[in-house]
Amino acid sequence: MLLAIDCGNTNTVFSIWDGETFLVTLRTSTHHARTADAYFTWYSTLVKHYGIEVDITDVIISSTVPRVVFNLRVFADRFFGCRPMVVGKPDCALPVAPRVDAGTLIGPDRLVNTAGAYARHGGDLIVVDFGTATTCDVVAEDGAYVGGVIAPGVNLSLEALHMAAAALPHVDVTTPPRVIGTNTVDCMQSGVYWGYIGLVQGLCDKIRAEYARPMKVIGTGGLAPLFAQGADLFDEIEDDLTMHGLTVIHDYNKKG
Ligand SMILES: Nc1ncnc2c1ncn2[C@@H]1O[C@H](COP(=O)(O)OP(=O)(O)OP(=O)(O)O)[C@@H](O)[C@H]1O
Ligand SMILES: CC(C)(CO)[C@@H](O)C(=O)NCCC(=O)O
Ligand SMILES: [K+]
Repeated sequence: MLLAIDCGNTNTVFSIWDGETFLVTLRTSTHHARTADAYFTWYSTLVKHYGIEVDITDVIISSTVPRVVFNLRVFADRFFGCRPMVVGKPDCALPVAPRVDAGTLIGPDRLVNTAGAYARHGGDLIVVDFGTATTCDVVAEDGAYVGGVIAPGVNLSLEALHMAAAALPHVDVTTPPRVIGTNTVDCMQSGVYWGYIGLVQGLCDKIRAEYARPMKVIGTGGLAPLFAQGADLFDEIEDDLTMHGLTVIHDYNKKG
């Protein structure tokens, strides 16, 4: 069975794939110093809690944080006796090669989203991922990643306001009651909520105009449903897109 690991700058997600469905999904915060033994203690406790008994034979890792890969490799080797596939490394091929400027190191999460979205929807897509950063990935007709957009993430923007302005509190992202806030918290939430809806809508319109072909927009990341409530941003929302992409890339490499 496959253990797929998606390590973002904020959160690390483990999911067990039995070939047809994800049996369980486990989430922890990302720490570069977490050891292989610490991963296993956390993993085995939760797997036991959920009553899951599986034999992990394969591990695939996508990590936007290069420093965590070492300990995750040790984890895979020590506890499952396997050499993990690491997206972005030369021994892990992509179904379709990206077309970007020479020397660009594209975030593995974006390559994985591209592979997952293409497998489900075919090409001519914009994938919008609300993670630590808010990214758009453009998937060409043939499934290649051909570029995109990196904007600050929603929570990062709220945190930046709080950090930089003495009078602004820490607030969570949510749908504000009105656009015109009548207190500080509502004003901040409005700025971020409606601001990001405008940002995503504006970017998608401009991408479509530049790309000059009809495109479908796929939303992913934990905050996609929240933003979808406020506007018609996405054709589809898929909370498991990155995980799905990991299974696609794993399959592709297994089949040679
Ligand atoms: N209604 C909500 N309000 C606030 N936060 C939310 C809400 N729904 C989901 N989230 C948060 O959104 C985040 C989405 O997780 P996701 O994996 O998409 O990105 P991330 O973990 O923040 O970023 P990265 O993948 O870059 O580490 C989670 O941290 C989750 O706590
Ligand atoms: C943009 C993020 C932080 C989004 O997770 C990640 O994909 C990343 O670190 N990318 C590297 C640069 C790039 O994708 O072009
Ligand atoms: K993510």
